[in-house]
Amino acid sequence: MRRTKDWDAAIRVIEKIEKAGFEAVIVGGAVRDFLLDKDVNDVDVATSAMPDEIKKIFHSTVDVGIAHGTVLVLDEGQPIEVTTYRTEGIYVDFRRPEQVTFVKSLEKDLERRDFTINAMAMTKTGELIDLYGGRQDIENGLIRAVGDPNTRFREDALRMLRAVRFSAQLGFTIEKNTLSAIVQDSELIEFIAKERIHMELSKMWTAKNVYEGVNALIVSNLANYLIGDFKKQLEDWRYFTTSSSEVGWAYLCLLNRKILSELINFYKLSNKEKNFLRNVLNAYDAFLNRWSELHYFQYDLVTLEVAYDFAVWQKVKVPFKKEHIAQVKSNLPIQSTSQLAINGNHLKEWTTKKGGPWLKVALDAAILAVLKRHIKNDEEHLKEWFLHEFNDEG
Ligand SMILES: Nc1ccn([C@@H]2O[C@H](COP(=O)(O)OP(=O)(O)OP(=O)(O)O)[C@@H](O)[C@H]2O)c(=O)n1
Repeated sequence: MRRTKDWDAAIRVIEKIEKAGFEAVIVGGAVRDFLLDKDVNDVDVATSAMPDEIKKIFHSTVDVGIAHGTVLVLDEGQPIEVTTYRTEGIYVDFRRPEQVTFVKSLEKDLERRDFTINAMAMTKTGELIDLYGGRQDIENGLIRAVGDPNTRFREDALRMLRAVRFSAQLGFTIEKNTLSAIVQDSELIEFIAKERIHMELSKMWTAKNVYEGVNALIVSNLANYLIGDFKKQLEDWRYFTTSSSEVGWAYLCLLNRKILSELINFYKLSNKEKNFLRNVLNAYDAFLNRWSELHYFQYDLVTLEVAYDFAVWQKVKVPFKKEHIAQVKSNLPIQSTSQLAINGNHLKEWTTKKGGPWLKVALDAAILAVLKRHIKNDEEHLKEWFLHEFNDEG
């Protein structure tokens, strides 16, 4: 691992806490990612100090989750979350528990964590504290619950989906007993807030092995309590990779078009995700009838490429290679409305007509004429064209 700014800031935070007479270590995902030789960006610190004590040690802190023992320390340049050793509060229903119990030892804190790979700690000198065989499980590519899996999932049922997500991100297998416990407890996922489910699946879409995740949803029985047919075109997910979770949501929706509004509501898709989805759907439908210059102009490259890729999934005969899309798009005479040599003010100057909806109609017509290379994109030619086409009309 290259030493990241976050890691260095966490070490400085630990030094200060230790100087004040308390214990502090790096915990959770940061240690896992360190052992996986990944860059670590979110470095969490666990400590024996109580939140009040942390606030005395550092000048600049934010109470981000004081009831859960978490204080955000800002002193060291990078914000670092510092959490007092604690046990897990139980997610009884959709809400996070209001209170958790603070404990004295790191051992107890690690014991309540979800998976062995996430239940390790590291001291500031790099000594690994690994009480549950996390390092071995990383070597063997296994996601294994700490202690009794059912207990872990009943503390927080989202962990079942986290297991699925980690299997997609890391390409790891969910260990046998852990998987059986998920199958047994799968229905508990219904008690989890949809926003949390949304976050996990969003992480799954951008994972390296999306297929592993989708398959794990099926074998773990979790898919039965979610919306969407995850078995549909299961094998095709093997070739799916994206750096944007919106693309994953768009695929799930495209595969389940008959229940589109149910999906959107269930997973609480954001406006941005919905817009992207709507564009992909329209671009895909348009693709089936051949894209015109206007489509290449109207949709951004990602939208067009996703629509194209999905057409390939649907075994639609594609008349050109994917690279062609970027070529056509970059060769368009204009890339955006702002590049048109004229705007509404020009049109108003050239006519005695008052402003109104006709302005947009005329500008759209001008864009189309320029895109189709019927007119040059300069003021003179556009004026001539406009006076000929529009000025006489009512
Ligand atoms: N439902 C959860 C969520 C988190 N954790 C513990 O809290 C740590 C930090 O959680 P979080 O930041 O949500 O996830 P990471 O494991 O760091 O992974 P990522 O950053 O990839 O989400 C985890 O490593 C794990 O030890 C847990 O036990 N149960």
